[in-house]
Amino acid sequence: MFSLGAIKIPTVAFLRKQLNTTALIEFGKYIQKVFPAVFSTEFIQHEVVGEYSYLFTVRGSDPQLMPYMLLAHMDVVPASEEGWKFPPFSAEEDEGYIYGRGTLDNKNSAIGILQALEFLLRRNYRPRRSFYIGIGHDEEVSGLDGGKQIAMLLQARGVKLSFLLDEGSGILDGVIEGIKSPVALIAVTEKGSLTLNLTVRSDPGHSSAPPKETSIGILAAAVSRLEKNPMPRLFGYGPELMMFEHLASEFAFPLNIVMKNLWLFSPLVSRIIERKPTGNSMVRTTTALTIFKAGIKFNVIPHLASAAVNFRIHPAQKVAEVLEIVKDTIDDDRVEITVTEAFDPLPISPWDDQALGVQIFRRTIMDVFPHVSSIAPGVCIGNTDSRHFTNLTDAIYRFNPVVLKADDVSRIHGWNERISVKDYEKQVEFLFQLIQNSDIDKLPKPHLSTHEL
Ligand SMILES: CCCCCCCC/C=C\CCCCCCCC(=O)N[C@@H](CC(C)C)C(=O)O
Ligand SMILES: [Zn+2]
Ligand SMILES: [Zn+2]
Repeated sequence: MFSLGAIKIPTVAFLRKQLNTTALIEFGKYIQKVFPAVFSTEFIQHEVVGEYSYLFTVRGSDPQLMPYMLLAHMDVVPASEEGWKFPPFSAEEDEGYIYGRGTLDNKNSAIGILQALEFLLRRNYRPRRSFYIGIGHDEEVSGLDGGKQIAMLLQARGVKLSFLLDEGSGILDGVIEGIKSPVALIAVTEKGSLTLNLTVRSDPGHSSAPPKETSIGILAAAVSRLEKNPMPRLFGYGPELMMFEHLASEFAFPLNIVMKNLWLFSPLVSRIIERKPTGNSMVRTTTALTIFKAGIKFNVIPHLASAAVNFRIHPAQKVAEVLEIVKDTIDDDRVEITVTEAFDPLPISPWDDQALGVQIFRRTIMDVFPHVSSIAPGVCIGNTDSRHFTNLTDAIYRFNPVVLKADDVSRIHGWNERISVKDYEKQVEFLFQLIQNSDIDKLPKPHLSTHEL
């Protein structure tokens, strides 16, 4: 059963230096109380990193086996009191669901991992393969003080990982149009990100005698041009090609033929997929206007107008290319463009018969979710703490073992975030199995089944 107390602790991250530190400390105390075996077992070391994050080192019995890592975070995005069926930190249960901020993102993983380990320890289990558990405290505001510090600590200790598993994708049931059965998407990369600040300055003055153009008008026109001119379609140039090829047999005729021949049909397919926001995020670098500020009084022409625009960069593009397109699209020297943050899409993790992590996930998914009809490589459309771990392994995977239905995706960071009791139990079962399945020292034989790889 989900430790409901974890959801009740409002570990909200507003900005990098604006965290609810009281709640973060309480969360640390809470996990010590509810997972006594994890905190007292002789072969498990726990450390607090960056003041609030946790790093667990679980020493396996066979030091020859290269360790792996499970990553999650305890912080959550803010939640308004309105719009929710139940208050976001009440952990209310209703018709088999637990409601609350963090139930999908990402206390389900943080608590789920520790719960699975606690169960194993109570059965006197000791793993053969060592592993690390990282529970970050600031993922929602960059991960620089939590996840990144854990990565740097491990790097300083010379640790190399055989694979790493974080949040960022899931088992999609009815999310991809045309696919009826649930499919597990394990993200092998995540999109890059670029945030720009746009500023326009013009002479202030009385609203009774306005100039032809004001800072607000100039800026509004610039951001509107960005919105009306989406970034180029790149569908088929990144790992989403692999994803749809793997999923081809899930589509009914004639779409299955279309998906098997994306070299020919990708222009057509991308025009269909891009109609929905999640589909559009697979097709191109997305453009999101997120902040717009100007003016202080109805009869004062403001001197300054500013806006923030956030781009999520398609795996086949780089920051520099996006920036060039933005400048060409705005095409107005009065708009000052400054980069607030930028990073390229993450490297693509291996997806082949030699990829230990993939084989272990595949086997565990088939054990725990037998109704899943395909397992395919995907792309994480947001960013995760795992991006700070690229110096420790090239095998980074993003997959939350939870079934997401069409309306669940918008609950993440939205209203009425919830997880069913059954789905949470499945998540713990997955992690319980995964830890044991990771003890193999060589790859399992290819499985004869209809599951895709
Ligand atoms: C053809 C359609 C495929 C659609 C796939 C959609 C799958 C959606 C499934 C899960 C959504 C996962 C959301 C990704 C996690 C993002 C976590 C997050 O919000 N991170 C922040 C980090 C930032 C550095 C503060 C972010 O803004 O990305
Ligand atoms: Zn998250
Ligand atoms: Zn999040």
